[in-house]
Amino acid sequence: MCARKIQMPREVYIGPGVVHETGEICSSLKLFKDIVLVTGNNTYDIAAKPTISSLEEYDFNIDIVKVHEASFDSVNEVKELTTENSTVIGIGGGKVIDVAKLASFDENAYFVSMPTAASHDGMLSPQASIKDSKKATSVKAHAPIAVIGDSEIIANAPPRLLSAGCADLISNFTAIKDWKLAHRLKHDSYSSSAASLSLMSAKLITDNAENIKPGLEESARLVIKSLFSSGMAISIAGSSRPASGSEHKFSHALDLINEKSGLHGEQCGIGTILMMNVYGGDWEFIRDSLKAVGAPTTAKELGVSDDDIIEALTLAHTIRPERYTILGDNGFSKDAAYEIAIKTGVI
Ligand SMILES: NC(=O)C1=CN([C@@H]2O[C@H](COP(=O)(O)OP(=O)(O)OC[C@H]3O[C@@H](n4cnc5c(N)ncnc54)[C@H](OP(=O)(O)O)[C@@H]3O)[C@@H](O)[C@H]2O)C=CC1
Ligand SMILES: O=C(CO)COP(=O)(O)O
Ligand SMILES: [Zn+2]
Repeated sequence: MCARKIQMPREVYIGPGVVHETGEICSSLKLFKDIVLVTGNNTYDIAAKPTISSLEEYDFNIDIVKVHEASFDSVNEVKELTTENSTVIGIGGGKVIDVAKLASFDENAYFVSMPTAASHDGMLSPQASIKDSKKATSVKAHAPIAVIGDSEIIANAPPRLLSAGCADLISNFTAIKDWKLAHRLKHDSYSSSAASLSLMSAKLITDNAENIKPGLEESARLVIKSLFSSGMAISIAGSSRPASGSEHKFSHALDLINEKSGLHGEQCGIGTILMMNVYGGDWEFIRDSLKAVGAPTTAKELGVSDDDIIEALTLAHTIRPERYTILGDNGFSKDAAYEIAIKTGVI
């Protein structure tokens, strides 16, 4: 078959208190009664507990797995409890959702995505970002059958998570530049509709940056919808290309150097300042937009050392070398990394 498959979620529910309707939603979709509920330490109390109560009202049987990292070990832990007659529900941030997504895909089970924060654009994409000790990979998985986003929970999440989601979207500006470059220089396949959707998602944030405030349901809705449309761009492209370029390579490199670095979106935001400078683009606009949404723009604000930034810059090209970006095959020299990081005020 030469047709390319584009996967989208069948149903998307978003609204305050929708978590309490999970049982009804899963029942109406006729999902399997054996639930594997994947969550994290913080999100268990906030979102998993009310979800469990709602599912129990509809006689679902529930196994619970708490995961702490998006690793293949965590995926295997979930797979041990999952069969093709299970429904896997991922309730939490991006790591939990990626683990639930890949485990359900591998076991041919249903997948329901329940984001608890507007911190990343993976909640409905069919890709899963999985990290192991020395590698960051984007693995093909599947789109959720349903997304259940409780806007009250999302709006009340720590403000840093909302800023990180905005920064993950702002990073689409350099991701698209890299994608176009790879298309021109390496003949990588390119989709102008996916690229447009990705850029529109980023622009929704920069156009409204001054009005995006933590704690406001309206802001949570705006950011979550932009994250959904960015995820749809990933679906159309069939890869994370429209939302992940050199700035994401920088962020993944930073994760490998310093396990206690910042949030994914925060790191990608700083990567976007740096890479936009390399492109000769308006990096000050990126920096100011990040500031406006409350995201960090310096190593100090991110909580990492200047040395970590330099090392991540010099290593970034080694992450997923098959994905061509402005970093080319050889990446930054140490001197060039210092120059760019100082010039942009990142260090
Ligand atoms: N597949 C894809 O297409 C994409 C994947 N990603 C991936 O997503 C991950 C980043 O996601 P991100 O969400 O930033 O990071 P995490 O999943 O690590 O979540 C960050 C923290 O926020 C906590 N949290 C989440 N929601 C709430 C809430 N409502 N209240 C209080 N705390 C909360 C989590 O708690 P807890 O301890 O409960 O987990 C966790 O400690 C990365 O691994 C990245 O690679 C990013 C973009 C796209
Ligand atoms: O984070 C992503 C988009 O925001 C995509 O993730 P990868 O960089 O892991 O492909
Ligand atoms: Zn990202």
